[in-house]
Amino acid sequence: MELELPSINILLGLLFSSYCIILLLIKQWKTTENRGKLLPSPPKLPVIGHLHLMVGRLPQHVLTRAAQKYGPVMHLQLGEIFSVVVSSREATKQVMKGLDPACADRADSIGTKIMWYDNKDLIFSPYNAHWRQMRKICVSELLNARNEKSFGFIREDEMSRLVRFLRSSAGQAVNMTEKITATTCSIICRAAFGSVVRDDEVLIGLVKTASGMANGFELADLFPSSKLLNLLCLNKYRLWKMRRKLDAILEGVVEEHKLKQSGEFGGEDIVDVLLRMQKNSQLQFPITTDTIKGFIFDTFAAGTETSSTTTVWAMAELMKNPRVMANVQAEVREGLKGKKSVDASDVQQLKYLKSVVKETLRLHPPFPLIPRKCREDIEVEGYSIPSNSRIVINVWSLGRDPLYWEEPEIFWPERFDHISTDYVGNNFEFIPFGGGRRICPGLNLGVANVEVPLAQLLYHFDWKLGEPGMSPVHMDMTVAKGLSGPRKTPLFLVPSIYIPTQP
Ligand code: HEM
Repeated sequence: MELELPSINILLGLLFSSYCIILLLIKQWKTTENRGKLLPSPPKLPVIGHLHLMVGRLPQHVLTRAAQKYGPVMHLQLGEIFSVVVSSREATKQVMKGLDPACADRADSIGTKIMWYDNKDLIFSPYNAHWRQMRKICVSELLNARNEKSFGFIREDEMSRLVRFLRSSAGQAVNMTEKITATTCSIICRAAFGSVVRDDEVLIGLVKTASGMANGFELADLFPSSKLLNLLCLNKYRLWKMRRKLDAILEGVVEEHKLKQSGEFGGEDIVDVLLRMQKNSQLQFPITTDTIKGFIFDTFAAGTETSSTTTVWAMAELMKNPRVMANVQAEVREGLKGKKSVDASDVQQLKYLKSVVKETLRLHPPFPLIPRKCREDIEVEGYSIPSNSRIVINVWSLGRDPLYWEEPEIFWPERFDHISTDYVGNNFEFIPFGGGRRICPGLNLGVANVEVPLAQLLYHFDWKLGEPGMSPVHMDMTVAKGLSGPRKTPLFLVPSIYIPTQP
């Protein structure tokens, strides 16, 4: 019997498909053989994956609860994005130490690309030669010992302004969230721009909105292959509007600095340094004006919300825990007695105050989730993770895990008396400043901007809650949405002036 032409085509088609299927099966078999354990994961929905789990709740809470069920290395499919959430000390150590630099990339987003000048800044730069150059400039030229000293003078000046204001407001309820944020903002502005910028409130607003929109949860971020969603992403247009506003402010700052160096106390401010570096022809990558603007926005974004949120949380926890408040005030008042001014070196011997700040950062890390991306296939705790996966390190749950902390929900600074935990990223259950190559370069400045203002607030004033009749146990400690985990409600407190007893 002769086969007709269509039958031959069908037969050939069948043979070809079988060949392809066999090839695919062999490939899959080989990959599974080379792969480690399969990543655990909650049940997911078609197309959106696990996105529904994140709706309306704080991501750090959702991820902590899921990790309790599915383990400390867990896969989440966020739209098209393959993500892995890491929540144990051992897994974090692997990601930040053993697998550094494979995990030193940042996950970018439409928000970071627009607001941080195509990721030409430092925070969102991919891990590459440009990042290395920027990081070197940041550590050796911007946040060096000389500049930290001049930042100290600025801090002292701004704090005496705040203390004067609080003295004049004694007996009245003051919105401490607002006051502490404004003071930290002025310190950072003067350090970065040489003066308090006229538009600092606009800048604070832009940082808040931009960081909220830069978390990679825009539809265009979650479904990058969809041109339609990219086009329909209305927030993209909102972001561009914000970028134009930001650009106008930063352009003004850069132009002013081109005309006149404006660092205070004999130093250069951060813009002066970057403009000087721009003239350096030896650099591998010329510094463009966009790089300068991106870095200024980094400094403002990373330096203000983080320290002010921590100081506000510290004051709130102290109000809620009168025993700790009494202890820390006794130490501060003894240690700073007779001092005309207070700076970072003065608070070094205040061990209990330092533990109060650590305990605050354990419970309220300003970056509850650290976003990274792996640039190659990696294995964490025996699980295979494909390259380009988004890695989310859950700092919040590490700080509250009963495996590492006794009574983790209790604000108990004494826990740091007997353990040598510090900030430099070697204790992977406590990483408020991150770890590995991308650890926060502003660590010293950030800690000083919390410890010194806190010491002064505790030295000069006694404090009562702003709402008459409210008891500390009933204080609202709810966390608001936002990158730095701020308090949901502003902290209103009533200062009364402390007059030191004469020796
Ligand atoms: C309480 C204060 C602060 C906290 C808790 C904090 C925390 C962090 C964290 C968790 C990271 C990510 C680290 C990682 O990926 O492992 C980071 C990065 C960064 N921080 Fe901070 N920070 C603070 C203050 C500051 C200050 C004052 C500055 C500078 C003025 C600063 C500048 C930066 C920069 C530029 C990066 C990006 C570094 C890179 O990707 O290479 N931070 N910070």
